[in-house]
Amino acid sequence: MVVLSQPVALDNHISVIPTYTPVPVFTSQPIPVVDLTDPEAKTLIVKACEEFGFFKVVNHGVRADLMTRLEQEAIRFFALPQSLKNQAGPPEPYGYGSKRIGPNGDVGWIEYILLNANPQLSTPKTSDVFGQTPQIFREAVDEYMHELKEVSCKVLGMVTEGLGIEPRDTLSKMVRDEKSDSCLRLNHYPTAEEEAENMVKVGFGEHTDPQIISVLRSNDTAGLQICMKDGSCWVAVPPDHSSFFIIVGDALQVMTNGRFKSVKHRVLADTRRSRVSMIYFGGPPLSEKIAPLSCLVPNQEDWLYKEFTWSQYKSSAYKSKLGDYRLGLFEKQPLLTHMSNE
Ligand SMILES: C=C1C[C@]23C[C@@]1(O)CC[C@H]2[C@@]12CC[C@H](O)[C@@](C)(C(=O)O1)[C@H]2[C@@H]3C(=O)O
Ligand SMILES: O=C(O)CCC(=O)C(=O)O
Ligand SMILES: [Fe+2]
Repeated sequence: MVVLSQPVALDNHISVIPTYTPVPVFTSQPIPVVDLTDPEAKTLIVKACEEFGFFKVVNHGVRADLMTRLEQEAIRFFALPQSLKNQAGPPEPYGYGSKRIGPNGDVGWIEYILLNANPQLSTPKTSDVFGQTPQIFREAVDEYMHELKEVSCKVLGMVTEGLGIEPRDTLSKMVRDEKSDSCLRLNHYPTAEEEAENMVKVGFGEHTDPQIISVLRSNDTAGLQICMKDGSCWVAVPPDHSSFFIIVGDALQVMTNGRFKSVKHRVLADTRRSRVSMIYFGGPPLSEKIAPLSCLVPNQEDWLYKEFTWSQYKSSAYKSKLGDYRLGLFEKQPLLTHMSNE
Protein backbone atom coordinates (compact mmCIF):
# COMPACT_ATOMS: atom_id res chain seq x y z
CA MET A 1 0.00 0.00 0.00
CA VAL A 2 1.21 3.51 -0.77
CA VAL A 3 0.47 6.46 1.49
CA LEU A 4 1.68 10.01 1.45
CA SER A 5 4.38 10.37 4.06
CA GLN A 6 3.48 13.97 4.94
CA PRO A 7 -0.03 15.41 5.25
CA VAL A 8 -0.32 17.86 2.37
CA ALA A 9 -0.59 21.47 3.51
CA LEU A 10 -4.02 22.74 2.58
CA ASP A 11 -4.40 26.48 3.13
CA ASN A 12 -5.57 27.87 6.49
CA HIS A 13 -9.22 28.34 5.44
CA ILE A 14 -9.87 24.74 6.27
CA SER A 15 -9.73 25.42 10.01
CA VAL A 16 -12.85 27.57 9.83
CA ILE A 17 -14.79 25.20 7.65
CA PRO A 18 -17.50 23.45 9.69
CA THR A 19 -16.79 19.98 8.41
CA TYR A 20 -17.03 18.14 11.69
CA THR A 21 -19.45 15.39 12.45
CA PRO A 22 -19.99 13.34 15.57
CA VAL A 23 -18.75 9.85 14.88
CA PRO A 24 -21.96 8.11 13.87
CA VAL A 25 -23.50 5.02 15.31
CA PHE A 26 -23.23 2.35 12.68
CA THR A 27 -23.89 -1.32 12.44
CA SER A 28 -21.38 -3.87 11.32
CA GLN A 29 -23.66 -4.92 8.46
CA PRO A 30 -21.58 -6.96 6.01
CA ILE A 31 -21.17 -5.36 2.59
CA PRO A 32 -22.19 -7.76 -0.23
CA VAL A 33 -19.23 -9.19 -2.14
CA VAL A 34 -19.66 -10.44 -5.71
CA ASP A 35 -17.14 -12.62 -7.51
CA LEU A 36 -17.52 -11.61 -11.16
CA THR A 37 -16.55 -15.13 -12.30
CA ASP A 38 -19.34 -16.72 -10.22
CA PRO A 39 -22.17 -18.05 -12.46
CA GLU A 40 -24.59 -16.62 -9.86
CA ALA A 41 -23.02 -13.13 -10.09
CA LYS A 42 -25.96 -11.55 -11.95
CA THR A 43 -28.46 -12.64 -9.29
CA LEU A 44 -26.21 -11.47 -6.46
CA ILE A 45 -25.65 -8.12 -8.18
CA VAL A 46 -29.38 -7.47 -8.58
CA LYS A 47 -29.97 -8.37 -4.91
CA ALA A 48 -27.13 -6.08 -3.75
CA CYS A 49 -28.39 -3.20 -5.94
CA GLU A 50 -31.89 -3.61 -4.52
CA GLU A 51 -30.83 -3.92 -0.89
CA PHE A 52 -27.83 -1.57 -0.71
CA GLY A 53 -27.21 0.15 -4.05
CA PHE A 54 -23.63 -0.84 -3.29
CA PHE A 55 -21.36 -3.89 -3.36
CA LYS A 56 -17.76 -4.98 -3.63
CA VAL A 57 -16.43 -6.91 -6.64
CA VAL A 58 -13.58 -9.38 -6.64
CA ASN A 59 -12.07 -11.31 -9.54
CA HIS A 60 -12.70 -8.27 -11.71
CA GLY A 61 -9.80 -8.95 -14.06
CA VAL A 62 -8.06 -5.55 -13.76
CA ARG A 63 -4.30 -5.83 -13.33
CA ALA A 64 -3.05 -4.61 -9.95
CA ASP A 65 -0.16 -2.73 -11.56
CA LEU A 66 -2.59 -0.49 -13.50
CA MET A 67 -4.18 0.53 -10.23
CA THR A 68 -0.94 1.20 -8.38
CA ARG A 69 0.57 3.05 -11.37
CA LEU A 70 -2.30 5.56 -11.41
CA GLU A 71 -2.37 5.81 -7.63
CA GLN A 72 1.34 6.64 -7.66
CA GLU A 73 0.84 9.34 -10.29
CA ALA A 74 -2.00 10.79 -8.20
CA ILE A 75 0.20 10.77 -5.08
CA ARG A 76 3.00 12.42 -7.02
CA PHE A 77 0.59 15.17 -8.16
CA PHE A 78 -0.91 15.74 -4.69
CA ALA A 79 2.60 16.03 -3.19
CA LEU A 80 3.44 19.00 -5.50
CA PRO A 81 3.65 22.52 -4.02
CA GLN A 82 0.18 24.10 -3.63
CA SER A 83 1.00 26.85 -6.16
CA LEU A 84 1.71 24.27 -8.89
CA LYS A 85 -1.43 22.29 -8.13
CA ASN A 86 -3.50 25.48 -8.23
CA GLN A 87 -2.39 26.00 -11.84
CA ALA A 88 -4.59 23.03 -12.71
CA GLY A 89 -7.66 24.56 -10.99
CA PRO A 90 -10.17 25.71 -10.00
CA PRO A 91 -12.31 22.88 -11.36
CA GLU A 92 -14.99 24.00 -13.83
CA PRO A 93 -15.90 21.22 -13.26
CA TYR A 94 -12.74 19.48 -14.57
CA GLY A 95 -9.31 20.16 -13.13
CA TYR A 96 -7.82 20.38 -9.64
CA GLY A 97 -9.89 21.35 -6.62
CA SER A 98 -9.08 21.79 -2.97
CA LYS A 99 -11.67 21.85 -0.17
CA ARG A 100 -14.45 23.24 -2.35
CA ILE A 101 -16.65 20.56 -3.87
CA GLY A 102 -18.86 21.69 -6.75
CA PRO A 103 -19.88 25.30 -7.42
CA ASN A 104 -22.40 25.84 -4.60
CA GLY A 105 -20.48 26.25 -1.39
CA ASP A 106 -19.86 22.63 -0.35
CA VAL A 107 -16.56 22.02 1.38
CA GLY A 108 -14.62 19.04 2.64
CA TRP A 109 -11.25 17.89 3.94
CA ILE A 110 -10.20 16.87 0.46
CA GLU A 111 -8.24 17.77 -2.63
CA TYR A 112 -9.02 16.16 -5.97
CA ILE A 113 -8.62 16.01 -9.71
CA LEU A 114 -11.67 15.57 -11.94
CA LEU A 115 -10.99 14.43 -15.52
CA ASN A 116 -13.40 13.90 -18.40
CA ALA A 117 -13.18 10.50 -20.08
CA ASN A 118 -13.76 12.07 -23.47
CA PRO A 119 -10.41 13.54 -24.62
CA GLN A 120 -12.26 15.86 -27.03
CA LEU A 121 -13.70 17.63 -23.99
CA SER A 122 -10.31 18.08 -22.26
CA THR A 123 -9.61 21.61 -21.11
CA PRO A 124 -6.25 23.42 -20.81
CA LYS A 125 -6.44 22.62 -17.07
CA THR A 126 -6.23 18.95 -17.87
CA SER A 127 -2.77 19.53 -19.37
CA ASP A 128 -1.76 21.31 -16.16
CA VAL A 129 -2.86 18.28 -14.16
CA PHE A 130 -0.54 16.12 -16.23
CA GLY A 131 2.26 18.60 -15.50
CA GLN A 132 5.87 17.52 -15.80
CA THR A 133 5.17 13.86 -16.59
CA PRO A 134 2.34 14.23 -19.12
CA GLN A 135 3.19 11.08 -21.03
CA ILE A 136 3.28 8.79 -17.99
CA PHE A 137 0.30 10.33 -16.19
CA ARG A 138 -1.91 10.49 -19.30
CA GLU A 139 -1.09 6.88 -20.18
CA ALA A 140 -1.91 5.72 -16.65
CA VAL A 141 -5.25 7.60 -16.79
CA ASP A 142 -6.13 6.33 -20.27
CA GLU A 143 -5.34 2.70 -19.50
CA TYR A 144 -7.19 2.84 -16.20
CA MET A 145 -10.27 4.46 -17.75
CA HIS A 146 -10.27 1.88 -20.55
CA GLU A 147 -10.23 -0.98 -18.03
CA LEU A 148 -12.79 0.62 -15.76
CA LYS A 149 -15.16 1.19 -18.66
CA GLU A 150 -14.93 -2.58 -19.26
CA VAL A 151 -15.66 -3.36 -15.59
CA SER A 152 -18.65 -0.96 -15.66
CA CYS A 153 -20.01 -2.54 -18.83
CA LYS A 154 -19.49 -6.07 -17.50
CA VAL A 155 -21.45 -5.21 -14.33
CA LEU A 156 -24.17 -3.40 -16.29
CA GLY A 157 -24.42 -6.42 -18.62
CA MET A 158 -25.02 -8.61 -15.56
CA VAL A 159 -27.63 -6.16 -14.29
CA THR A 160 -29.60 -6.36 -17.54
CA GLU A 161 -29.27 -10.13 -17.57
CA GLY A 162 -30.34 -10.41 -13.93
CA LEU A 163 -33.35 -8.16 -14.53
CA GLY A 164 -34.24 -9.81 -17.85
CA ILE A 165 -33.82 -6.55 -19.81
CA GLU A 166 -33.55 -6.86 -23.61
CA PRO A 167 -31.39 -6.09 -25.45
CA ARG A 168 -28.60 -7.06 -23.05
CA ASP A 169 -26.51 -3.99 -23.90
CA THR A 170 -29.32 -1.52 -23.06
CA LEU A 171 -27.31 -0.05 -20.16
CA SER A 172 -23.72 -0.82 -21.13
CA LYS A 173 -24.06 0.80 -24.57
CA MET A 174 -24.65 4.19 -22.92
CA VAL A 175 -21.28 3.96 -21.15
CA ARG A 176 -19.56 2.40 -24.16
CA ASP A 177 -20.82 5.14 -26.52
CA GLU A 178 -17.96 7.31 -27.75
CA LYS A 179 -19.94 10.36 -26.62
CA SER A 180 -20.50 8.89 -23.13
CA ASP A 181 -20.20 11.60 -20.46
CA SER A 182 -18.05 9.53 -18.11
CA CYS A 183 -15.35 10.90 -15.84
CA LEU A 184 -12.58 9.96 -13.46
CA ARG A 185 -11.99 11.46 -10.07
CA LEU A 186 -8.79 11.15 -8.02
CA ASN A 187 -9.36 12.12 -4.39
CA HIS A 188 -6.84 12.74 -1.62
CA TYR A 189 -8.02 13.05 1.98
CA PRO A 190 -5.15 14.24 4.17
CA THR A 191 -4.98 13.01 7.75
CA ALA A 192 -6.97 15.09 10.23
CA GLU A 193 -6.81 15.35 14.00
CA GLU A 194 -10.03 14.78 15.92
CA GLU A 195 -11.28 18.28 16.82
CA ALA A 196 -12.86 17.11 20.05
CA GLU A 197 -13.70 13.70 21.36
CA ASN A 198 -15.65 11.86 18.69
CA MET A 199 -15.67 14.84 16.31
CA VAL A 200 -14.06 14.11 12.97
CA LYS A 201 -13.65 16.09 9.77
CA VAL A 202 -15.86 15.27 6.81
CA GLY A 203 -13.76 14.54 3.73
CA PHE A 204 -16.63 14.26 1.25
CA GLY A 205 -20.12 15.07 2.55
CA GLU A 206 -23.08 12.77 2.08
CA HIS A 207 -24.37 12.57 -1.46
CA THR A 208 -25.51 10.22 -4.19
CA ASP A 209 -23.62 9.93 -7.47
CA PRO A 210 -25.65 11.31 -10.39
CA GLN A 211 -24.42 8.96 -13.15
CA ILE A 212 -25.42 5.36 -13.97
CA ILE A 213 -22.66 3.52 -12.13
CA SER A 214 -19.52 4.44 -10.18
CA VAL A 215 -16.56 2.11 -9.75
CA LEU A 216 -14.43 3.04 -6.77
CA ARG A 217 -11.00 1.88 -5.70
CA SER A 218 -9.01 3.23 -2.74
CA ASN A 219 -5.84 2.60 -0.81
CA ASP A 220 -6.17 0.75 2.49
CA THR A 221 -7.22 3.79 4.53
CA ALA A 222 -10.76 3.67 5.92
CA GLY A 223 -13.30 6.49 5.76
CA LEU A 224 -16.00 5.53 3.27
CA GLN A 225 -19.45 4.98 4.75
CA ILE A 226 -22.73 4.10 3.08
CA CYS A 227 -26.21 4.91 4.35
CA MET A 228 -28.73 2.11 4.69
CA LYS A 229 -31.66 2.34 2.26
CA ASP A 230 -34.11 3.19 5.04
CA GLY A 231 -31.76 5.94 6.28
CA SER A 232 -31.49 4.17 9.65
CA CYS A 233 -27.69 4.18 9.97
CA TRP A 234 -24.30 4.57 8.36
CA VAL A 235 -22.16 1.52 7.67
CA ALA A 236 -18.37 1.78 7.52
CA VAL A 237 -16.91 0.13 4.42
CA PRO A 238 -13.65 -1.70 5.22
CA PRO A 239 -11.12 -0.59 2.59
CA ASP A 240 -9.62 -3.14 0.20
CA HIS A 241 -7.06 -1.86 -2.31
CA SER A 242 -7.38 -4.90 -4.58
CA SER A 243 -11.16 -4.79 -5.06
CA PHE A 244 -13.64 -2.38 -6.59
CA PHE A 245 -16.76 -1.00 -4.97
CA ILE A 246 -19.78 -0.44 -7.20
CA ILE A 247 -22.13 2.44 -6.46
CA VAL A 248 -25.60 2.69 -8.04
CA GLY A 249 -26.10 6.21 -9.42
CA ASP A 250 -29.25 8.35 -9.78
CA ALA A 251 -29.64 7.56 -13.50
CA LEU A 252 -29.79 3.82 -12.76
CA GLN A 253 -32.35 4.44 -10.02
CA VAL A 254 -34.56 6.18 -12.60
CA MET A 255 -34.06 3.54 -15.31
CA THR A 256 -35.07 0.79 -12.85
CA ASN A 257 -38.02 2.96 -11.69
CA GLY A 258 -36.66 3.03 -8.14
CA ARG A 259 -36.09 -0.72 -7.86
CA PHE A 260 -32.39 0.06 -7.41
CA LYS A 261 -31.59 2.98 -5.10
CA SER A 262 -28.65 5.33 -5.62
CA VAL A 263 -26.82 4.88 -2.35
CA LYS A 264 -26.05 7.84 -0.12
CA HIS A 265 -22.38 7.76 0.87
CA ARG A 266 -19.74 9.98 2.46
CA VAL A 267 -16.09 9.94 3.50
CA LEU A 268 -14.78 10.88 6.95
CA ALA A 269 -11.12 11.81 7.32
CA ASP A 270 -8.83 9.37 9.11
CA THR A 271 -6.76 10.59 12.04
CA ARG A 272 -3.64 8.60 11.18
CA ARG A 273 -3.43 7.91 7.46
CA SER A 274 -4.29 9.74 4.29
CA ARG A 275 -6.80 8.19 1.90
CA VAL A 276 -6.41 8.15 -1.87
CA SER A 277 -9.37 7.03 -3.97
CA MET A 278 -9.93 6.75 -7.72
CA ILE A 279 -13.48 6.66 -9.05
CA TYR A 280 -14.75 6.07 -12.54
CA PHE A 281 -18.25 7.49 -13.11
CA GLY A 282 -19.98 5.76 -16.02
CA GLY A 283 -22.41 8.25 -17.54
CA PRO A 284 -24.56 8.32 -20.70
CA PRO A 285 -24.06 10.71 -23.64
CA LEU A 286 -25.41 14.21 -22.89
CA SER A 287 -28.27 13.77 -25.38
CA GLU A 288 -29.38 10.38 -23.96
CA LYS A 289 -32.98 10.23 -22.76
CA ILE A 290 -33.23 8.85 -19.24
CA ALA A 291 -36.53 7.31 -18.12
CA PRO A 292 -37.77 4.07 -16.58
CA LEU A 293 -36.98 1.26 -19.04
CA SER A 294 -40.16 0.29 -20.88
CA CYS A 295 -39.32 -3.43 -20.71
CA LEU A 296 -39.31 -3.13 -16.91
CA VAL A 297 -42.26 -0.75 -16.63
CA PRO A 298 -44.36 -0.97 -19.82
CA ASN A 299 -47.18 1.24 -18.58
CA GLN A 300 -46.06 4.88 -18.45
CA GLU A 301 -48.62 5.58 -15.73
CA ASP A 302 -46.49 3.46 -13.43
CA TRP A 303 -43.38 5.54 -14.04
CA LEU A 304 -42.16 7.28 -10.90
CA TYR A 305 -40.01 9.71 -12.91
CA LYS A 306 -40.45 12.01 -15.88
CA GLU A 307 -38.20 11.51 -18.89
CA PHE A 308 -35.20 13.85 -19.06
CA THR A 309 -31.95 14.07 -20.97
CA TRP A 310 -28.68 13.44 -19.17
CA SER A 311 -27.69 16.99 -20.10
CA GLN A 312 -30.79 18.35 -18.26
CA TYR A 313 -30.03 16.24 -15.20
CA LYS A 314 -26.38 17.23 -15.16
CA SER A 315 -27.11 20.95 -15.36
CA SER A 316 -29.66 20.63 -12.61
CA ALA A 317 -27.19 18.61 -10.47
CA TYR A 318 -24.58 21.32 -10.84
CA LYS A 319 -27.08 23.87 -9.51
CA SER A 320 -27.64 21.74 -6.39
CA LYS A 321 -25.76 21.31 -3.13
CA LEU A 322 -23.92 18.07 -2.55
CA GLY A 323 -26.45 16.59 -0.10
CA ASP A 324 -29.60 17.66 -2.00
CA TYR A 325 -32.08 15.08 -3.20
CA ARG A 326 -31.58 15.80 -6.89
CA LEU A 327 -34.14 13.34 -8.25
CA GLY A 328 -36.99 15.21 -6.50
CA LEU A 329 -37.33 17.61 -9.44
CA PHE A 330 -37.83 14.71 -11.83
CA GLU A 331 -40.34 12.71 -9.83
CA LYS A 332 -43.84 12.44 -11.26
CA GLN A 333 -46.58 13.78 -9.04
CA PRO A 334 -48.93 11.00 -7.93
CA LEU A 335 -52.21 11.14 -9.88
CA LEU A 336 -55.13 12.53 -7.90
CA THR A 337 -57.76 9.82 -8.17
CA HIS A 338 -60.57 11.62 -6.39
CA MET A 339 -61.34 15.31 -6.01
CA SER A 340 -63.89 16.49 -3.56
CA ASN A 341 -65.80 19.79 -3.74
CA GLU A 342 -66.45 19.79 -0.02
C1 LIG B 1 -21.85 19.82 -5.27
C2 LIG B 1 -21.62 19.15 -6.38
C3 LIG B 1 -20.33 18.44 -6.70
C4 LIG B 1 -20.77 17.45 -7.76
C5 LIG B 1 -21.71 18.29 -8.55
C6 LIG B 1 -22.61 18.87 -7.45
O1 LIG B 1 -23.32 20.03 -7.82
C7 LIG B 1 -23.57 17.75 -7.00
C8 LIG B 1 -23.01 16.36 -7.30
C9 LIG B 1 -21.49 16.25 -7.07
C10 LIG B 1 -20.90 15.00 -7.69
C11 LIG B 1 -20.88 13.76 -6.76
C12 LIG B 1 -20.31 12.58 -7.53
C13 LIG B 1 -19.04 12.95 -8.29
O2 LIG B 1 -17.98 13.06 -7.35
C14 LIG B 1 -19.20 14.27 -9.07
C15 LIG B 1 -18.00 14.51 -9.98
C16 LIG B 1 -20.49 14.27 -9.81
O3 LIG B 1 -20.68 14.00 -10.96
O4 LIG B 1 -21.51 14.70 -8.97
C17 LIG B 1 -19.49 15.39 -8.07
C18 LIG B 1 -19.66 16.81 -8.61
C19 LIG B 1 -18.33 17.58 -8.54
O5 LIG B 1 -17.57 17.44 -7.59
O6 LIG B 1 -18.09 18.38 -9.46
O1 LIG C 1 -13.31 8.81 -1.93
C1 LIG C 1 -14.21 8.01 -1.80
O2 LIG C 1 -14.06 6.92 -1.30
C2 LIG C 1 -15.60 8.37 -2.31
C3 LIG C 1 -15.64 9.65 -3.09
C4 LIG C 1 -16.95 9.91 -3.74
O3 LIG C 1 -17.97 9.51 -3.26
C5 LIG C 1 -17.02 10.67 -5.00
O4 LIG C 1 -15.96 11.12 -5.50
O5 LIG C 1 -18.13 10.83 -5.53
FE1 LIG D 1 -19.66 9.69 -4.58
